[in-house]
Amino acid sequence: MVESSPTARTKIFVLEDDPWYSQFLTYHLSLNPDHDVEVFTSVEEFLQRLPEAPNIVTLDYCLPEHSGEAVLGKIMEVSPASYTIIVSGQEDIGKAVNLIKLGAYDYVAKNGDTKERLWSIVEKIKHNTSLKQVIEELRQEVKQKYSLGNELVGTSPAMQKVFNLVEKAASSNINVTITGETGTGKELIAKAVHQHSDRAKKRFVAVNISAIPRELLESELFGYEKGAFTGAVSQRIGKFEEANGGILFLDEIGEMDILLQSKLLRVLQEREVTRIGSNETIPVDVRLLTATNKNLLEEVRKGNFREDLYYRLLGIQIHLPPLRERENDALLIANKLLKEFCLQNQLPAKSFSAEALRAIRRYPFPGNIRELKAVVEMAAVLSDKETITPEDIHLQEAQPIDSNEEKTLDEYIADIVQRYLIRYNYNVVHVADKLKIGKSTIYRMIRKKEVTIHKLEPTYP
Ligand SMILES: Nc1ncnc2c1ncn2[C@@H]1O[C@H](COP(=O)(O)OP(=O)(O)OP(=O)(O)O)[C@@H](O)[C@H]1O
Repeated sequence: MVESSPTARTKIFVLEDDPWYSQFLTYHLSLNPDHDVEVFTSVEEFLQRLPEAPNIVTLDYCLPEHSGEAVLGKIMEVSPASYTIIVSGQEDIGKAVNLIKLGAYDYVAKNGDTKERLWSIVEKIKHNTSLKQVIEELRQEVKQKYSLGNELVGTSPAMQKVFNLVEKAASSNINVTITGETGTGKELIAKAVHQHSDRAKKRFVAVNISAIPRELLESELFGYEKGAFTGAVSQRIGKFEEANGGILFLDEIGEMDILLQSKLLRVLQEREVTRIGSNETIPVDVRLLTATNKNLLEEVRKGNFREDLYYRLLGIQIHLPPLRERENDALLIANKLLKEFCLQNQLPAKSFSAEALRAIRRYPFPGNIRELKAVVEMAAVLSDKETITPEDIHLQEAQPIDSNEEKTLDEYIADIVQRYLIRYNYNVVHVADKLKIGKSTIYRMIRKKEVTIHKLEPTYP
């Protein structure tokens, strides 16, 4: 827990040309031994020292040859975090109030109450400042310790190590290799490195090597000129050029064809690409992040992955532990995913019962967070109460609901009914019983072709 230091010192600059009044203010403000008070009788001297950023300035409104507005403007420009208290004569209160509108914090009039009023304003400022400081420190602490960006959650020591590495990776410019089982969040980590790096304002381009047919991958990465091959009806830039200045994330790099690996290595060495069908080289400044769930060194030994490319890509290695090694992170992530899913699908806010959480904690999640996500989404749709109980938690059964595909609630329900129909051999009565819904609901869905059955004759009640 962060605590603000009760003995933090407060630097106060007093700008006052009247010698008696400056002594008077200094004396009272110095009664607190934690105050460092300095008096300035000349504006020039005060402005010279202003970059030291005093916490508080008391500003005499009537200074010879300088308007209060001008000095206040300088304070706000040079030391915007300083609090300015206007000290004005009784007759100038209207002007002092105007200065408050311009950005001064408060004012005190030179009268019998000056001491008390000044004291209470200073105490109020100190209180506000320490609160702000505590909030800021807490914010930083939570940001650093428990999440990276909005998406990555984890308090387990294993994930703390990962977050530390992400920070190191973000503050350097070298390549990063991310390893871990499927669904552990490798792409999310790559995005976090991007978001926290000095390339955050430039593009993050992700390519999943295994999702692109071998023969298309080269043109996808390096681009092509019009007429370069049959079907190249117009020029197209590749992912390297698209990511220029930013980050290119190559997911499942272990799946890359050995021939293309040589071309990739050349691009990394030369820092330039040549589009297919062109002789012109185009310089590219791309930071490369790669991910794999294979043991790349093993692939090198087997001759499936080029050793020189392996070392070229390696850089900082971030290994994502499987969910089962992250202590209570599964519960934190489940809660977060549930909240998000209900919000996105206009479902009433739901929460897990203690028993449901226990069931989640016990299960090893071989599909990691992707599987957890599917379990949570299914539970959210299945439960008709606000509290999700173990009966709603279907482990080992949930199939990921494709997050890119936008579905209505009815479509999600149809998905689930369809899965149950398949699992229970199209026995409608049994499925209705299992899902605790009426048989007629399922028959209606069949009639409306929201779900299909193959074993029943098409004559429905
Ligand atoms: N720490 C986390 N907190 C919350 N959600 C997470 C976390 N890590 C991953 N996820 C979510 O889990 C899902 C899978 O993550 P991601 O696609 O990054 O995994 P991956 O390791 O790249 O998978 P694959 O090996 O299949 O490519 C995504 O929906 C992602 O948003």
